[in-house]
Amino acid sequence: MRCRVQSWSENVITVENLTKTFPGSTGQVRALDGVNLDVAAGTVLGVVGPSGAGKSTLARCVALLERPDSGAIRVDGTDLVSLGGTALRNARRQIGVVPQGDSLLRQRTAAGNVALPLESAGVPGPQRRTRVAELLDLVGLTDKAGSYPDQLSGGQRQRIAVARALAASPSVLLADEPTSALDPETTGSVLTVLDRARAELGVTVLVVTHDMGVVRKICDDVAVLEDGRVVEHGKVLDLVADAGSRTASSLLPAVDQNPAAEKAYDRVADVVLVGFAAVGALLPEATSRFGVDLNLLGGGLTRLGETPVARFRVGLNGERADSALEFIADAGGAVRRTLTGPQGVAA
Ligand SMILES: Nc1ncnc2c1ncn2[C@@H]1O[C@H](COP(=O)(O)OP(=O)(O)OP(=O)(O)O)[C@@H](O)[C@H]1O
Repeated sequence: MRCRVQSWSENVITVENLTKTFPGSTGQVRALDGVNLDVAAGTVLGVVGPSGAGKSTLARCVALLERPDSGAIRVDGTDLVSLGGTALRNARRQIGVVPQGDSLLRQRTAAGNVALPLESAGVPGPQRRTRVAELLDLVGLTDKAGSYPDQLSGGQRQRIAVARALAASPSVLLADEPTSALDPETTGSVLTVLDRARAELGVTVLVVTHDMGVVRKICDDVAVLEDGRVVEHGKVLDLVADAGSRTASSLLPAVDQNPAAEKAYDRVADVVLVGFAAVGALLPEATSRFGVDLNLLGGGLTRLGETPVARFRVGLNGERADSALEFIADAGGAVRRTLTGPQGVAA
């Protein structure tokens, strides 16, 4: 399991009924349309959805870089929308932002970029240097302190942008498409840094992405936006157990249809198993306990973060096939029958 630094129940970010419209060429564009969202302390939330769904607008509203038309955005319990002046500036320090695209100052070194928010906050030189060194260590770029952005790779620049966003010790980190335009290996190094920020600093992370691979690797929770609305929101490991969810269809191994093979079985079901114990032991145990013949007809194994997850299409023969499926469901597997066979097993 991933390290949770703070309590699960405490929500660091609460978004209530958020709406935001922009003037468009053919009328008002409703970028956010009654968005509600909770982000628990010390977790990583992935905000996903098609282009134009409102992901960046949501992130920008949470950082109050954009003012919503209505609704509340509570960060650590304070409604940012109601604040102004000094109170808003102070509240904003709780939110570190990794903007979309290349955001480093070209004329400053990596260390100089990381130091910027500390200079703005008036942190004295010696403390600033200590903090910058800590952050460069966190993102694995101590040896690049004196390099200029043009001397760094795209992934290294993004890691410096993350270090800069963390400089003022925020409780929330917002990252807008931090891995777009990066190759898979470089993407991995940026995601590792976001994961370390959560695990080692206890920061709550909201990451906007079009890449479900980001959700697969580091997100505890996911919110799917479409046309400015949240159409799916929850823990990734809960949503994958729901066969009808978008998250399951994006993250689980596909199951090929093979009606000819399935005809040979009394029962056919799709089974989702989450965690080492379930993936390793549940199907063999069901087989031996109920004396059924159980075969894997499709699907496969994957990993979500550190957790192994399987989706298999299984075929069962035997008098107690239904009991075996019930046993798997009772033990925590998500079971969805796809066919009731004609071979005389009671439904
Ligand atoms: N400053 C703006 N002025 C006018 N319209 C805007 C502005 N910002 C966003 N929009 C519109 O609001 C809608 C949501 O945009 P947003 O950038 O939040 O979506 P997104 O999901 O982040 O898309 P992408 O994945 O392409 O970045 C889109 O129709 C967009 O054109």
